[in-house]
This record gives sequence, C-alpha cells and structure tokens, in this order.
Amino acid sequence: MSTALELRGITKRFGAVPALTDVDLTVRLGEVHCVLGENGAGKSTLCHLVYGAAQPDAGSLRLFGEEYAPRRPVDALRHGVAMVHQHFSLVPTLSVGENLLLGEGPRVRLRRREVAERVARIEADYGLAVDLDARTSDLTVGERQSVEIVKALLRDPRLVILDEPTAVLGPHDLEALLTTCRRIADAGRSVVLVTHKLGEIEAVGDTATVLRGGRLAGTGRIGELGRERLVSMMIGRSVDELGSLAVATLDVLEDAAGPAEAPEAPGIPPVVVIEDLRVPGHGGAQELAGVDLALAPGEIVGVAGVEGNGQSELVAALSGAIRAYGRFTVDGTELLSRGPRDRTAAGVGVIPEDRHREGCIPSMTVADNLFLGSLGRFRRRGLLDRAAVRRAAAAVMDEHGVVAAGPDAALGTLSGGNQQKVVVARELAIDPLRLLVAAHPTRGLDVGAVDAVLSRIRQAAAGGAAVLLVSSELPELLLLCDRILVAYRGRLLGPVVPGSPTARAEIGELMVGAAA
Ligand SMILES: Nc1ncnc2c1ncn2[C@@H]1O[C@H](COP(=O)(O)OP(=O)(O)OP(=O)(O)O)[C@@H](O)[C@H]1O
Repeated sequence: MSTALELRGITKRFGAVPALTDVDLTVRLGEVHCVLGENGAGKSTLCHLVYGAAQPDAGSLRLFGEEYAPRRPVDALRHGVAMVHQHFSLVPTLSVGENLLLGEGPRVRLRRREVAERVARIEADYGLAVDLDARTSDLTVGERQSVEIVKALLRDPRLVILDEPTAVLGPHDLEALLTTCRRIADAGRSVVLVTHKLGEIEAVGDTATVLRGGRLAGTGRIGELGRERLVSMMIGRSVDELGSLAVATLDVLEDAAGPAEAPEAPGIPPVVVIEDLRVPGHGGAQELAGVDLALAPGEIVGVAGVEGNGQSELVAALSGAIRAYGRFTVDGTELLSRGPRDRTAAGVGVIPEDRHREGCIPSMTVADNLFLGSLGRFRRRGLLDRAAVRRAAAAVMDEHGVVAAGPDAALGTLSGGNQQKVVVARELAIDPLRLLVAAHPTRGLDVGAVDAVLSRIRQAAAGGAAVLLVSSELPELLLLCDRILVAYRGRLLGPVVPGSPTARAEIGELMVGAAA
C-alpha cells in the first residue's frame, strides 16, 4: 500500500460560500505533497477536513487504505494525523514543556516523562531542538514554529499537515523547516505542505495539487509540471498576464523585472525623522540600540535582516504598540509620546507583522475593520449611516480583490490572505498618508495579490508618502526600494544601493554583521 491519504469528490460549503467543490487528492507514503492556490482557494479548509476540525458535506476520505471520517481533531490524532496550523496555537505565558504537555486537550495528554523522551527522539531523528524550560513568549517566531512542529511530531504521526508554516519565517528558519519536512517524508511518513512560495515547493515538494476557487485545477509531479505551469494553474491564466512585480519577485520569467522607480532627487527635506530610537529589552540589553533614519517624501527605504535583530521592535515602536525612547517626528510633529490613534491622524499607516493579533478584530465585520478609526465620516446628524459604511466597504473590497461573503461577514471567516488584504487596504486608505510602515506586507498572499500590494506601495510613494518596508523577501526589497538598510543587533547598517551589482552580497554580509 503506497497511498497515505485519498480524498474523493470532497465538497464543503460555509453557508452560501462554496469553499471546496468535488475535490480529489491523493497523497502517497514518503512524499511531501504541496497544496497551492490563490487566497481563498480552499487550502486551509481542505486541511481542516483531514484534521477533523470540520466535516465535508459530500465526498469521502480514506487514510492508509481505510475509510476515514474524523469528527474531531482527537480522532485525527488517534489515526496518526497531526497538523501545524496557520496561526500559532501555543499559550505564550506557559513554558515550552507545559505547552507540549497540554497537547491537543486533556483526552490525548501525554505524561511529563514521555514528553521529554519524545522531544529527545525528535531532536535525534529530525534535528529539531527545543528548550523545554523556555518561556514561550520569549521565543522568536522561528523558535515558536519549531515548538509547533515538535508538538505535532510528539505522537509519532504518519501524516503531518502544515498549513502555511513558512509564511512567518525568515530565510534561515525557513531552510530548517524545509529540511525537517524532507526528513519526515524520508522517514516513510507523508507531509501535506500548504504554501504560496514556488521556491519552497521546488526545494522540498515531490507532488503538487493546485486548487482554484475551491476546485481542483491540476495535480502532478512538481519536476514535470515546472514553475510556469504551476503558476498558471493557480491563477487560471498564462504567466505572461501576471503583473510585472509579481513575476519579478517570483522569478518565473527571465528579464521580467521592471526597473525600479528612479530615486527621489536628493535635497528634499525629510518628512520623517527618527533619531536615536531605543527600545530596552530584557536584562538591560537593547532590542533597538539607537536607530537614526530620515525619509524623504516618496522614498521607499527597505529594512532587511535576519529575524530577531530589532525589525519587529522598530515597527512596534513606530506604530505605538510598545514604549520607545528617542525622537520620531512626521512633518515636524513629535509622535513618540502619542498613542496609535494620534499617529494615524498624523498620517502614519502601519501594516503590522502579526496581523492576526495586532492588525484586526476577527469577530467584527469586514466593514467595521476597514473603517475602525474613521467611522466619524459616516455619521449623519449623530447617527451612523450603516448603509454608507457597507457601500464604502464593498467598494474597497472590490478594489483590493478581497474575497468574502460581503462587507458584513465577520473578518475571522475570511481566508488568511483575504484578512491580510483588509488590513493592507485600511492602512493604505489613510489620507493623507505621510508614512507607511509595512512589515512583511506580502506574507501569505498569492502571486496576484503580491503584485497588487507591491504596486500599491509604489503608488503610495508616488503620491508622496515615505515608505519603510521591512521584509525578508530580498527580491521584493531590491525591486521596490531606493535604498536598503540591514537590521543587525538593534541597529540599522548600510545603506545598500539596490541597483548595484554587488547589492545581494553586501546585504548578505551586513546580515551576519560582517561589515558592522
Ligand atoms: N468558518 C468559515 N465561515 C465562513 N466562510 C469560511 C469559513 N472558513 C472558510 N471560509 C471561506 O471558504 C473559502 C476558502 O477559505 P480557505 O481558508 O480554505 O482558503 P485558503 O486557500 O486557505 O486561503 P489563504 O491562502 O488566504 O489562507 C473562503 O472564501 C473563506 O472565506
């Protein structure tokens, strides 16, 4: 028997929304099977059905040759299926060990000694090490992801589902994760990996299944399908029709990279001034150790760097999410002592790194999330004109390609990528936008949406906003930025000129502090 998982004719609806329609999928033993598709294509829904977190309306599943109809995640775990979710499921206030003990609920809890033994074995087998005594809230994103995977591997599963595990990872952690996926498959188990990134798919995947609009768009061996075919199955049209920015960041076609906009002429007074910006860390160490930066209107400044070198703190300090010291002015107005609302009023838009915790309120509607800070403009004689809010939201959703049941849908019911589009749309709508701080704005977005977001960032700059773009996607930074700085131990090093032939090498050196 070489088939691990077989789905036949799977259909799943959420109310009027068809998430999956008549989908087939075959995952073999010992393979990494990639599932790809645009935002809202139904990838997460498919994972949830296999993991027992939801049930299909029609169709059947077979697991290791037997009928399989999980009613709950515990059923899946008992059958040897584990899942790493799109969003972190760990309790931040607990230690890593406590989180692992907690597992997936009381009915499948392991004993403390068992956990320690299994963690040691996972480290030996897969090279995945975690510190059981560490407090989860102190871990970097990459370390948290490792804990999530160890948690999934604790029960020695035969099928591991990873729903976009790489969306939050920097290049180093990403490589480690892909190696782990390969090792799991090489050990005779099966991996279902949901991802948008073609590089990853080619690096680690054996086979791919592509979903489009909830239907099967195609399946096959990755080596035989090739990049262009995968992309065109995903978007439902030829790769040539993709926007140039997406193509360039994807590397799908050679010579497709459009020239970056010409840098602003020097001598324009800055709109944003940051001086000696500091954020104290634990035990007196500085998370941000004094950042100086001036941005001219229309300038796009990139921040590269290995995750954990102060990028998150920089974004949080500018948004007002954490306390910082020094100076931060926009159009001469000092903002460090002001709250997030005043900063928005001063024209500061922030696309935060962790959109699901900071960027939006999942239980509220799409419309309310879009106009959270600006409902005042929809008041007529003291009353909120709900119809006007709904109409305005529908227009924004249309413009940004947000797929949802409508403006009144709860944001939490949208697919991950579509939730992100809502946050991006809201911040770009700030008028006038003087500074846009964008942290990994394309993470988790499909190729078409990547193109749209990058174009809009360029448009915002062309409209006079200064842009600070924090990203671990080097092609994105090289394409868009006028200059690139590299975060290293709480400081910004550089600048690197993106057009220079040595730009990549220079950034690489600064990332490891070689030229510091
Ligand atoms: N609980 C829910 N209630 C209502 N609609 C839902 C729910 N879960 C998913 N959907 C809808 O089902 C469709 C498929 O969503 P799904 O999350 O599976 O997409 P996805 O391919 O994983 O997208 P992404 O790449 O953005 O994460 C979307 O239109 C989404 O809005």
